[in-house]
Amino acid sequence: MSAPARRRPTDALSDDVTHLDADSSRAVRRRSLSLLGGLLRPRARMLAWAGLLVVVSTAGQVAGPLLVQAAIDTALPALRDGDPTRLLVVGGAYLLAAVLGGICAGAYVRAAARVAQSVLLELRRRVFRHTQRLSLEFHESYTSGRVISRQTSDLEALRELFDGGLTGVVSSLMLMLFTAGALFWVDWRSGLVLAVALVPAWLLTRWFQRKSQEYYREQRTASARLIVKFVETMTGMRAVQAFRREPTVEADYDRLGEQYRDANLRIFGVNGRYQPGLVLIGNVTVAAALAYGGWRVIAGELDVGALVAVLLYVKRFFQPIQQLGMFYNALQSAVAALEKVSGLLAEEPTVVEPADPTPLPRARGEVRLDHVGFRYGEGPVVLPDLDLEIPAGQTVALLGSTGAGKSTVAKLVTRFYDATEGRVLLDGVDVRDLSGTDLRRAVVMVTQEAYLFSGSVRENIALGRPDATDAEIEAAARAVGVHDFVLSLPEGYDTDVNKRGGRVSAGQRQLLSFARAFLADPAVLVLDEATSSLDIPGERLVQRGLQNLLADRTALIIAHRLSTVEIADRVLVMEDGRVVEDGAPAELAAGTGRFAALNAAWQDALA
Ligand SMILES: Nc1ncnc2c1ncn2[C@@H]1O[C@H](COP(=O)(O)OP(=O)(O)OP(=O)(O)O)[C@@H](O)[C@H]1O
Repeated sequence: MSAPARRRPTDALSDDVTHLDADSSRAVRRRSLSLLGGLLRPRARMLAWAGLLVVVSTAGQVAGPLLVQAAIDTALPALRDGDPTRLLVVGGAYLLAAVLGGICAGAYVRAAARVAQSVLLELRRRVFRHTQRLSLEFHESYTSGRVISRQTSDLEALRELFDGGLTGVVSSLMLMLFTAGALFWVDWRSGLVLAVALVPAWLLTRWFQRKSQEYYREQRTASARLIVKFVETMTGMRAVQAFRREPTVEADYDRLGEQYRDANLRIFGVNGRYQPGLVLIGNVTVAAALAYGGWRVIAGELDVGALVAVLLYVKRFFQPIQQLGMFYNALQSAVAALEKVSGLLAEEPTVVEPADPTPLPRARGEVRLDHVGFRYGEGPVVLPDLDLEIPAGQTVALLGSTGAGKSTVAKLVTRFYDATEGRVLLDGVDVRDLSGTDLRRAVVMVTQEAYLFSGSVRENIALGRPDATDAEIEAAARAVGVHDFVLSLPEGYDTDVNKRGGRVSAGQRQLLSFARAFLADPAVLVLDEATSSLDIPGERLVQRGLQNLLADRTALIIAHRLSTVEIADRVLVMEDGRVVEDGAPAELAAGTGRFAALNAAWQDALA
């Protein structure tokens, strides 16, 4: 099977870019629209119902001035002639239009909200699921703060649009359309006055659109940066406090906060010019329509009722534009958010499952790196050409200076990344041809941080094999020597690891993650040993746990302790992505290479 074309993650994102060229801008818009279309399509019926309701409610509202015209020009003269029926009919119709318009407007708001909320729920789910599905390559380059801001502030902007804005935009547009139609119907000459006024209103709106689009992109980027900084500082609080980074971090945060404020101020700046500009155009148009219409009334070309209707329509026409201007902000913010969310959803996992996997129900655990070359994305070559064979059941300690490529080898064997060149084989099968289930069953990675999820100790161990019985969980804990510790916790296996009393030390955390791996019972274990030093009894405990965990499975350990190297069958020393020493620990220790030097230093430290 050929490897899929490698692609930098975040290609699909125009994340920190506020000025896009025309083509990218169009592509981003197309991507957002297709996402929106995909979300709305299954809700087409509900949407059509909302559309019908908004049409009826707008018709009800627009009928008002026409009925006023009828009242002034025909019903009142008829009443003067002693016939009240016309006025009663017109009055009744006015009341009916108002009541119907009101009821439909209410129903429209509810229907639109139902559609909007279900779209938002779906989007929220998609963002979460998709982010989980993406490969480690993505998560290592797309900071968690950015993912968080997609899930929080961007979806919030969409919620704001849907909750208020969008319903308003649709009904406002509809109202303008109907009002203009009615105006032309009552008196087309006044309609032309309105048409002329639309030219400056259009130009002003275009200007506003362009400016605010740019400023809203800036605002969203600034807000994402602020969140990233916050999350980064909070998650790295230990490092911040340990290295007295508070003043620098504070200064950075202040600067980002100020950038966010400035971005918001710029938005208010364009708003502050757009809104009064529209009010001015609206008022001048009403004055022009009054002057022109009044003159024609005097000339006997226009009825008074018609003039009243014309003025009411012209005035009403500009009201929704102002409203539109306001909604336009929410729209801009939401469009920018949708662009980012759709960018995230367009990201594809770089490590893909094979369409037709080779089954491997029970792996023996033979690992082979067949002339593996690797680089992160377009970065420098990390592993030039690694050829390595690890027979089933062998315990290999991986040593080497920092940046030598040890973790990279671990990430390739566990298939968190795919090799750029060559193949990684498990029992002779390319790991790219294995299903995710078979691969994860066969190869388990225990990481340095030994992450514990909120929940009980039992649940945390059971992550290794969710269908395990309580007895099996306890047996795993016993095997790695953490059972007695768990029993000493306030609620034993039911203790919540994040609650008071459930706090565990680094060594205990390691042991719990060993129990988790033991329960999973993989053929190959990849272990990044914790660098944090433990006290001697703690280290001995972890070492004993590790020995039981290793049993007769294949193990690749990024070793940081002499005691670990001592239990290994084989030591590999790496330098610049190459294996420079390879042999049994005793054999290498007797030589003159790097391991011999390191071993001597370790022995001295213990003496
Ligand atoms: N996600 C990544 N993206 C880009 N480059 C990376 C990434 N992870 C590691 N590298 C680079 O790859 C090289 C090898 O890194 P690796 O983490 O494998 O080293 P290591 O031997 O495990 O080091 P350490 O003992 O410090 O963990 C380094 O030069 C590092 O800068």
